[in-house]
Amino acid sequence: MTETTFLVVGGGIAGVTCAETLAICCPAASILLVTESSIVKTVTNLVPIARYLHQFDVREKCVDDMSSGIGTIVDQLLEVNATQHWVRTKGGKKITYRYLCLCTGGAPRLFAGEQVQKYERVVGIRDTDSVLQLQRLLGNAKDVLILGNGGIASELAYELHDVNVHWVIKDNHISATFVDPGAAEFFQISQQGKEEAAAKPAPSTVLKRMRYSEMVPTEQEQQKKRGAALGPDWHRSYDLCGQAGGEHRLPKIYYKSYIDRHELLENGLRVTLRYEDGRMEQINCDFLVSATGVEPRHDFATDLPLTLAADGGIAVDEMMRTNLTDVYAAGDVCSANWPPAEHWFQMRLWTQARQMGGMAGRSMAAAFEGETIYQDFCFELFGHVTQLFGFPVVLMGRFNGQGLGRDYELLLRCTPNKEYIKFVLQNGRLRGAILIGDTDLAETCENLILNAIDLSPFENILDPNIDIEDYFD
Ligand SMILES: Cc1cc2nc3c(=O)[nH]c(=O)nc-3n(C[C@H](O)[C@H](O)[C@H](O)COP(=O)(O)OP(=O)(O)OC[C@H]3O[C@@H](n4cnc5c(N)ncnc54)[C@H](O)[C@@H]3O)c2cc1C
Ligand SMILES: NC(=O)C1=CN([C@@H]2O[C@H](COP(=O)(O)OP(=O)(O)OC[C@H]3O[C@@H](n4cnc5c(N)ncnc54)[C@H](OP(=O)(O)O)[C@@H]3O)[C@@H](O)[C@H]2O)C=CC1
Repeated sequence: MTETTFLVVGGGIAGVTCAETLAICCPAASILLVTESSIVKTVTNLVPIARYLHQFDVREKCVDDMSSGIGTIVDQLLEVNATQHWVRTKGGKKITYRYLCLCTGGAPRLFAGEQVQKYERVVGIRDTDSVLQLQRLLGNAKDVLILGNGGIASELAYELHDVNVHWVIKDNHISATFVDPGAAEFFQISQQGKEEAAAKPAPSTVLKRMRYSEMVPTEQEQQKKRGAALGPDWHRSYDLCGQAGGEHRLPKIYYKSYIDRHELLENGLRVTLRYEDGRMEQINCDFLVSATGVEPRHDFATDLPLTLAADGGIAVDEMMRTNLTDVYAAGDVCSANWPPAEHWFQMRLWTQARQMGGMAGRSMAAAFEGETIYQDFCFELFGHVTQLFGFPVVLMGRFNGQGLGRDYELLLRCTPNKEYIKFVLQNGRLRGAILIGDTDLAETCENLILNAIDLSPFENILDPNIDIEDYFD
């Protein structure tokens, strides 16, 4: 029987951050990290780009390289007995704990669930194994179908080489979970033959102020700007080449379409799409990537039922506590079940896995020491730093007008192939921002959002000749 004060389960960003936070807060206490894989993820190159917004890289390392104050066991959690404070693992270990944090992450939520789970030709991307499966399938592929319009689809659609990519999306613009139609168009223009752009005269900057209803481009506008995609560098370590040979192809995008039915062929899949207007279309492909979101993963038994949120995540309060005494949760496995701050909402990202893991660690340490703490300020404002289509992207607050209904207006500044800046204003206050390119506006936007400064007097705040920071520094 192993005993520990703090037990953390899961070697992803949330679990590792939680364990490392505990090692800082309670260096004399016993801390044990149990994870099913001998590879754990850790944060490196943490760089603040605003007071509460950080850019960082995620690195994989061997679990044995965890810092000395943290014990590690490579094993799978099978059972939690919250009443008696012990867990049991697949390897037959029984571990008693004082405080437990569940950081068991998520799994790909496949488009047809269990039905396609066993299909070798339907891939969900989560970890290294799934990418290696993708690589294997790519080896003989000429046609790949990507389903979904979020982070993974946006990355894959562009990164896949020498293969015909069929990108099936429900929306009328690409990357809808991250950007608005304007930014989608900015990305597509930037990707349509880089050499074309070089031959053109220097692009002029466009300044626009629009009411909500004006911001969605017409179908025709959208259709004529076919093209594509993108991505950041989680693929750097994988060669994602198909067998279609030849140059990098732009994906064929099927806007406002759904998979109506699918059938396994001898060496591929036949997919029948249904468009919003009722039209149907068939696509034969070698395999399908279901980039259709994350399912929180908690495939272990508990003696008492864990309260789950509507999305299947373990419900946690602002201190990352679950409904079970001394049991916490953080990262993709959990769902924020506290009244969210005005400018924050949950999105399953490294960014939030790190913030939640740190919050859980501080909260468990405070409980152990009998201290009272408050929620970290990072939960006051949604912030996310990433790369899309080869551009640095910062998303802040309600960057797509999330939850603002229709009474907001947009300020846009766009210089093709250079920058796309969108301010979401409600009653003259900045409520969200999309910053694409090297805009250096993250800290200014953070201040404007958090301080709710009335911007109505500043009609031309996005005029490139005006240094916004001078206004407000
Ligand atoms: C392809 C891809 C690209 C992404 N790109 C980005 C990006 O660019 N930026 C960004 O912010 N986010 C990105 N994300 C999202 C990000 O990866 C997740 O939000 C984040 O990693 C979640 O961290 P986590 O620690 O909660 O979960 P995970 O990273 O899933 O870690 C969970 C850990 O728990 C372990 N585990 C699970 N069950 C058990 C068990 N029963 N017993 C023991 N161990 C167990 C798992 O093995 C794993 O080690 C991406 C996700 C994917 C799939
Ligand atoms: N650069 C980054 O920051 C990246 C972040 N990630 C994160 O990793 C996680 C996994 O990424 P991903 O899988 O792309 O998840 P996302 O949540 O980003 O995107 C899922 C997409 O699939 C769509 N979808 C869901 N179900 C279906 C369906 N049955 N048929 C068609 N479309 C469907 C969703 O549409 P709808 O929203 O309308 O339901 C959404 O467009 C996410 O949390 C994501 O944020 C991943 C890659 C890069």
